Amino acid sequence: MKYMSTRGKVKGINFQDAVLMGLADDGGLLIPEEIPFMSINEIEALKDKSYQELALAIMKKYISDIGETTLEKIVFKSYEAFDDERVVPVIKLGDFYLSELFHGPTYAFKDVALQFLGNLFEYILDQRNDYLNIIGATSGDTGSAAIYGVRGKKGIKIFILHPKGRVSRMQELQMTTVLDDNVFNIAVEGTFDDCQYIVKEIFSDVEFKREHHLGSINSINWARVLAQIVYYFYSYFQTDAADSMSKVNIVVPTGNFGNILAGFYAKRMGLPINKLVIATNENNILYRFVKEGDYSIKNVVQTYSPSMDIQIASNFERFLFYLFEEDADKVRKSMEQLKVEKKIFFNDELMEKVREVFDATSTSNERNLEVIKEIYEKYKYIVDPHTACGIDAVLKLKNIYDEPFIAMSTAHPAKFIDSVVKAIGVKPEIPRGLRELEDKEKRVYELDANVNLVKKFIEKNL
Ligand SMILES: N[C@@H](CCOP(=O)(O)O)C(=O)O
Repeated sequence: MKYMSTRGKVKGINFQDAVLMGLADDGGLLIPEEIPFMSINEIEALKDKSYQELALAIMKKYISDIGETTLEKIVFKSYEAFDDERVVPVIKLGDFYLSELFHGPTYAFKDVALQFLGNLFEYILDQRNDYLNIIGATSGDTGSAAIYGVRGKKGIKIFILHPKGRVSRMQELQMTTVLDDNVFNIAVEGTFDDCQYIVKEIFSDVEFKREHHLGSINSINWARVLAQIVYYFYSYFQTDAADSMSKVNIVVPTGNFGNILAGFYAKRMGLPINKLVIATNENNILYRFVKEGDYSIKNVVQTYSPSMDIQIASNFERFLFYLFEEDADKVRKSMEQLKVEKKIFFNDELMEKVREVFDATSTSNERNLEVIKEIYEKYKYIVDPHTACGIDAVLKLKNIYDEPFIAMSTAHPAKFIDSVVKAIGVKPEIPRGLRELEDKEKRVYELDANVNLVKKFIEKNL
């Protein structure tokens, strides 16, 4: 499998180079040159595989420059630190399924891909006798998952930018209490969008990127999306729908569009998905897009689900590429339009195509807490505020569609204790990895939201 850029100037590169390149050198995002399609019989044959076996079966369709035995080792190693042997267990709450994606070391769905990416980087760098300086932006969960994915790995340094005061206390502590010499946490005066903008600007300086061997852990990096495709299949196989290989709807709490994009690839690969439902909070650009064709950037507001406090969803560009029938010029022009006019225009014909695949909901802050409460009172089960946005979508849509729903549960509620306590007056059980973080020594650097300042900081610490 070869990879190319959504903006058309980078083509024909292999998987390992795509992983190291992160953001494509023309400013676009790397995607596979084709999406492997599987017949329903082929998909059904994967049904009884373990998570790791399934990951191998799917990933090898996209990776032709790593031998199967090596890939198998990387995959198996990546899921050793999960606290459930199924990696992604699926439970049933009443009439819908909940896919628990938070059983990794930092208790969010990001671990599923970042444990894999950390091991992948280690393998590639070792083969090439090379080193890597990772730059990433986080609205809360990616940061710690990336740090845990690469801490202690030879030849890797990691610089993580988070918006100061806009992540939960637990998310902040998960990052800032990691004191390894190769870890640099930067609290930026601004929003996540500012952090992501800085990271993308730094990667767009191709000279700087090459000179300093910069790499990406955000879902800009194709390997992130690839590893996430697996749990759409695995979650589906754990539902009754898999008995007859019939369709399901899948709800995904979404900020940066990376998680749901993996679902889009799973659907294109043939997985029987009816609708992918984008569950947003009050930062609802993706909801406005699906419902009204309005893709215009507004100011970010702070919500109880901070990981989704995002307006500029970086993976939207990958979706645009397919929406525009693989026309890289149209993608480039639209991204240019977004930069200048802060919006992209979509005609009715395009929106019809969008709505064939996606539906969307938006959950207010107030409703978010209500959902946490409703679920707790009904099932004695505590969900985090991001998952609650997803469950709100299930509750709003389940009478409209015939197919059963799977909601992706993206984080452990203990990462958002304050909001959970506000909703139900009860503290969720704190898992071992999150206990006593407050008492630990912390290290964080503070910088203004300025590309050059961040570049200087990185150069000083290489
Ligand atoms: N919600 C994310 C934002 C970054 O998204 P990514 O999928 O591109 O890493 C976070 O928690 O940091």
